Amino acid sequence: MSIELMREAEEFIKNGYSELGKSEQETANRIAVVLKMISEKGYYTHTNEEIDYGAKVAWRNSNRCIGRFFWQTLNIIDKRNIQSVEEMAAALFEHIEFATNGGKIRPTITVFPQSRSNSAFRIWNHQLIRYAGYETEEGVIGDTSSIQFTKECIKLGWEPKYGNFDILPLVIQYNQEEPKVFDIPQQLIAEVHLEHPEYEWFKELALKWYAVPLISDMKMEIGGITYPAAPFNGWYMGTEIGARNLADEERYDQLPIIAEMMGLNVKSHASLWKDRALVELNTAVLYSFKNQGVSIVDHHTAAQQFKQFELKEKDKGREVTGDWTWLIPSMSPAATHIFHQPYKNKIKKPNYFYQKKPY
Ligand code: HEM
Ligand SMILES: N/C(=N/c1cccc(CO[C@@H]2CCNC2)c1)c1cccs1
Repeated sequence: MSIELMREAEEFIKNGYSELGKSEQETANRIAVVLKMISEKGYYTHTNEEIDYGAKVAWRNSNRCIGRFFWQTLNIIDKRNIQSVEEMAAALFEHIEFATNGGKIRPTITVFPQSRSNSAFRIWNHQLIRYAGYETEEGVIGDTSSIQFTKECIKLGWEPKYGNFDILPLVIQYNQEEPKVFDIPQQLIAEVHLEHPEYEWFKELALKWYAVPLISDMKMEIGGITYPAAPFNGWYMGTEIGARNLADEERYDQLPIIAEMMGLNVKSHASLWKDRALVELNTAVLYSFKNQGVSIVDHHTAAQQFKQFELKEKDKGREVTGDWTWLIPSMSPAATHIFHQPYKNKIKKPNYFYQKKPY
């Protein structure tokens, strides 16, 4: 309903132009142009500056993100002019290469065309780079989180390899057309092989993880306009890989084997064998990423950076909102300040949101 769009647009321009230090006159002029366009066409187009500011503030408003200290350093790649899924695939390869940057990861977002009443581009992947998951009679292979999407890829003609670390293809759809499948050139994929600073046997586990976490299934909302394809990346916090992806029983379930190799008493919970195995797996993750020159942050440093973010926001007169249940790290949460203070989970816009799955 364009009344709602007009309200959101006016609020975004007012807040944004004032934060950007623009004059009342320039703000009023822009609002008039935007409202006129909405009344004539039912939508409006953001300027480059509005997109840049909107994407950064959407990150600043992401209540579940512990990494928000760096919100102003977001790199924006404007691909609102692409016209085919093939162009989109090429742009996604560019994003992966630019963001990876030889390991010195650059937080980046690529903005694809805004949704219109009759058209939208969608990326089916949850993350651009992710491992396949397979359910077989003998049990699960690979990343169980990917089982459903892997099935879709196979339905669309992708050749399964039934390995534990098979990189999935890109699946891109225009409107209701048949989605297209694109293999990512393997030279674009940076991965870190896991080793431990003391345990020589750790590398025998043949564990690895991809370098760049690149969320591609959320929509970005700015001033009432929706961008259904706006993939963004940061760098990993070590616990995401070491305390969840490789540790969860229903994911790669590595704690029992690590504890066995460490000679721990896995028969008694009270030996805290799971906790000891967790510490060493997370030590290996942080050590390997650093050793192989790939950006990563430990959860203590990340919490400290988040504290700086809180102080800076207060200094700017903005209240910091957050989702405590996600902000606390999945390992030693009470060893960070976050655990010991409350956060209001008030939803501010611009922001990133979940959207209906396209499959
Ligand atoms: C620069 C390094 C960054 C780090 C270390 C970081 C860290 C994290 C972590 C650990 C989570 C929780 C993920 C989970 O528990 O599964 C998270 C959530 C989130 N982050 Fe960040 N982040 C970073 C950059 C970014 C960027 C660049 C954006 C967007 C422009 C962003 C937007 C979000 C959003 C929207 C969520 C919530 C996702 C959901 O609700 O599923 N983050 N972040
Ligand atoms: N380090 C990161 N971690 C995540 C950030 C957002 C989402 C996720 C994955 O969320 C999944 C859905 C719920 N937990 C896993 C991971 C980043 C990804 C993109 C920019 S930073």
